[in-house]
This record gives sequence, structure tokens and C-alpha cells, in this order.
Amino acid sequence: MEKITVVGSGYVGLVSGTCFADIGNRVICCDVDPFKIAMLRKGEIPIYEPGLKELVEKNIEAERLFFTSEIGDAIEASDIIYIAVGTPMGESGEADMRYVHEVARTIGQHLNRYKIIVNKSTVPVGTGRAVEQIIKENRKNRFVKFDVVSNPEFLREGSAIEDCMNMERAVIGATSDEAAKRIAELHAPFRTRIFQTNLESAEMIKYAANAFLATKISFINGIANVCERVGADVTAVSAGMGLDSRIGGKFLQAGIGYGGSCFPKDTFALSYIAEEAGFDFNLLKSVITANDEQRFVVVNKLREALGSLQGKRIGVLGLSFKPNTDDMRYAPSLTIIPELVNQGASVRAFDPIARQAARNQIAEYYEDFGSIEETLEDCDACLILTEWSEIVEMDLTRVKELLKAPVMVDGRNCFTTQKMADEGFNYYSVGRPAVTVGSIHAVESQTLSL
Ligand SMILES: NC(=O)c1ccc[n+]([C@@H]2O[C@H](COP(=O)([O-])OP(=O)(O)OC[C@H]3O[C@@H](n4cnc5c(N)ncnc54)[C@H](O)[C@@H]3O)[C@@H](O)[C@H]2O)c1
Ligand SMILES: O=c1ccn([C@@H]2O[C@H](COP(=O)(O)OP(=O)(O)O[C@H]3O[C@H](CO)[C@@H](O)[C@H](O)[C@H]3O)[C@@H](O)[C@H]2O)c(=O)[nH]1
Repeated sequence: MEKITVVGSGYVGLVSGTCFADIGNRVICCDVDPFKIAMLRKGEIPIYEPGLKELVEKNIEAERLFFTSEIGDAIEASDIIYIAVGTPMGESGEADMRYVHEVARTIGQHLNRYKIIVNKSTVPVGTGRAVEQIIKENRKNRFVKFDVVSNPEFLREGSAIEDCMNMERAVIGATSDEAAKRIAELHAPFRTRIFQTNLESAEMIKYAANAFLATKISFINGIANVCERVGADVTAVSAGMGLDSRIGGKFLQAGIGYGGSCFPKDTFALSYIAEEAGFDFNLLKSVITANDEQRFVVVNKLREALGSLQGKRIGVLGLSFKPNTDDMRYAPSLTIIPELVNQGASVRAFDPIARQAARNQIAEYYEDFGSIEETLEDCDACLILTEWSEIVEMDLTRVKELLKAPVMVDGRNCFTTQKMADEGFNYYSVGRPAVTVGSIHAVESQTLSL
């Protein structure tokens, strides 16, 4: 049993802190946000993450999980201190390190005995060394020792508990073998592979992994755009590609590009790191540009399907950057909805969970509704931006009745083209032949014969 303090109780800190508690450790999660801590103490979860509430409650009851905004006290009480604060995108694309540095100062000031400081936030190479230096400069007693370890996090929002409990690997970068061994042992109950390396490589692995996944997505979106123009079907193409184990079938779903709190900022940060180091990472820059452009594919399809967006009413289904999360950071909807409005459309929108979070960001651009039915009533077209299960499973016959005309643009390829042809929709998805019925023949790609 280790005594662990996790500084930062957001998506990563709260989930990993809870999972560390669940495998038998005594964990204090702390945060500068007193409202978050007050909620957590009552067993209320400030974010939407499936299964998290139950696991937090279980570990509070078992007296393994505690919450506080007294960060100094929490640091003094533990032997392993995890840093899990945000590293958002700075003004020039760089990772904004102010929160990590602030935590390092606080740790230095409260270094009352030997501790291992573990960085879980996604940080540029050199951060471990910088954290070490800041702690040294701030510790009151220079004889108190400590070690710094990098242990980047790979969980995905929406399946965070599952990803943490069954992690594919734990990357541990350290300058001290002893400290690395202790963090490896902490992970033993997860029965995962441990990959031990130096601080710098561990920090780089996180950015490289995210940039590679982002590259896969931009690549398949590029292939999808070609597929549309030559009459191929990207779903078949990615399935066929994925059968080659050197390629793998995961992360080859074409759509409206990646969003979320990680890929957009981490690709920018890596591009910035490369530039600072004297390397112009053109491939990565193209991945970013391709992703930005991919958002507009669905706007163009809608405009082509409807002739013009001027005066048209569009029913948007899904606002979060992916299903099973309320996170709106860099969600494609934040770009797409204002663009629809700029082109003269009015927007009605629905999201089962991210409704409030979305409203906080772009409320002036759309009206939001509590159900798919209310949203789509009398709309000129339906636009799918997130593949929430209730959207994928919606009653298409009813959808057709609600819409003025059966026009659907699907940014997530939720339905087979055959199904949509059978249902009688004019259906435009990404990288697949358009399905048209009646008089609307707007998209360049092939029409499915009915
Ligand atoms: N969200 C993910 O899916 C994910 C996955 C892997 C890695 N990461 C990385 O993990 C880090 C955290 O991401 P997140 O999504 O959990 O962020 P978040 O914004 O959800 O949470 C960060 C928390 O840190 C708190 N905080 C800020 N400064 C603090 C301080 N000085 N002391 C105590 N608390 C402080 C904030 O109040 C906030 O609650 C980032 O570097 C991110 O890139 C995120
Ligand atoms: O084939 C795919 C897979 C994903 N996406 C999109 O890519 C984005 C990111 O998806 P996902 O990776 O599932 O979500 P995140 O929760 O952002 O997780 C990523 O970012 C985290 C933060 O760094 C990492 O820890 C995870 O390993 C990494 O998958 C979303 O907008 C998805 O819609 C696609 O368009 N096509």
C-alpha cells in the first residue's frame, strides 16, 4: 500500500487517483478548484465519465480515497506525488506549463521527507528536469531527497476506467532505478507491461503516440476524400487496410477529424517542440491542416445537398468531440455550427450529455433541445456530428417524418448506405457513395442504385 497524492482532479487525476485507490492504495486527490473538491467530497462527479461515480463512492466508503483543496497538507501526507494538472495550448501552439511549474513550486515548499514526484500530465521533453530544478529551488531543507519520474497517461475519455484498469502499458521514465522500480510495483495489480526508459524518452513517447494516432486519422480522412471522388467506399478500404497487421484496423474511421482535449493541442505542441529543436516537422503540420479542413467537408456536403444554406434550418445531432464524454474541448461542432450560421443557416442542436458544456461555448449560434425529436422537427436537413448510441439507434422512419425533406449528412458514417437507401434518405456520409432519392442529386460521388 502506497500513500499517494494526486495534484489536479480533472479527467486524468480523478480517474487515475480513483483507480490507484481501488487497487489498495491510500489516495488523496487535490485541486485548486474548491467547487470541484466540495462536489467530490459529496460523491458528486464534476465530469461525465461512465463508471466513475460508482468507483469513487466505493473507494470513499472503503476509506482509501480522500479529497482536499489543502494541497500543501496533501503533499506532506504522501510519499508519491502525481502531477495531473492541465497543459493547455499556449498562444503559439506550445504547451502552457504554468500549472505544472506552480505544482512543482508547491511540492518544493512542502517537501517534508523523501518523495517520488511522478508527472502524469502530457509535457514537453525537459519538463522532468525542470520540475526537479524548481523543487530544489523551493525546498526549505536541502538535505531532503526526492526523485522525479515520468509516467504519461494514455487513457481515453469515455472509457477511462477501463483503459486505466486494463492499461496496455505503463511507460516509466526515471533517473533513479529505485524510484522507477517503486512506480513499476505500484502498477503490479494492473498486470500490465512496464516499459522503463529515461525521463526524456518517456516524455516523448506520449507526444509521439498521440501524433501518430492523429496522423492515422488525417490519413484515412484524406483517403476518404479521394474515395468519394473515385467511387470507392472508405469503410471497405480501411477494413481491407486494417487486415494487414503492420497497419492495424484501429483509428482508421473516417469522419470530421479529431477533436478533444489531447490530439489538437498535443500535435501543435509537438510541432512547436520540433521547431524549437531546429526541425521543421512538415508531415505533422499537414496532419493538423488536413484535420482543420476536414471539418468543412460536411458543411460543403450540406450546402451542395440543399443548394444553399441561406435560410435553411439544420438539425445537428451530437456536440461533444466523441460519444460518452461531456468534454467540448476542440469539438468539431465548435467550428462547424458557427460556419453553418455564417453561411446563412439557423441551427437546432441536441447532445445527450454535453448540452450545458456546449452552451457555455457557442450558445449564441444555436438553439438547443432535450430530444432528437424536438431538434429535427421541420428542419431542412439533419447533420450528425457525434456517434452517440442513441443517435446511431434512432428511429429513422420517425426522423424522416420530422424533417421537411429526407436529407441527412453524416459526419460519422453511422449507418450503412444500403440501410439509408432502403429508408429513402438522401444520405451523404464521409468517403462513401452518396445515396440519393427523388430529385436531389447534389454530391459528385456515385448514386447507389435502388
Ligand atoms: N483528458 C484526457 O483524456 C487525457 C489523457 C491523457 C493525458 N492527458 C493529459 O493529462 C493532463 C491533465 O488533463 P485533464 O484532461 O485531466 O485536465 P483537466 O483540465 O480536466 O484537469 C486539470 C485539473 O488540474 C487542476 N489544477 C490546475 N492547477 C492546479 C494546481 N496548481 N494545483 C492543483 N490543481 C490544479 C484544475 O483545476 C483541473 O481540475 C494534461 O496534460 C493532458 O494533456 C489528458
Ligand atoms: O478512427 C478514429 C478514431 C478517433 N477519431 C476521433 O479522434 C478524436 C480522439 O478520439 P480518442 O482517441 O478516442 O479520444 P481521447 O479521449 O481524446 O484520447 C486520446 O487522447 C488521450 C489524451 O492524450 C490519450 O490518452 C488517448 O490514448 C488518445 O486516444 C475524437 O474526436 C474521435 O472522434 C476519429 O476521427 N477516427
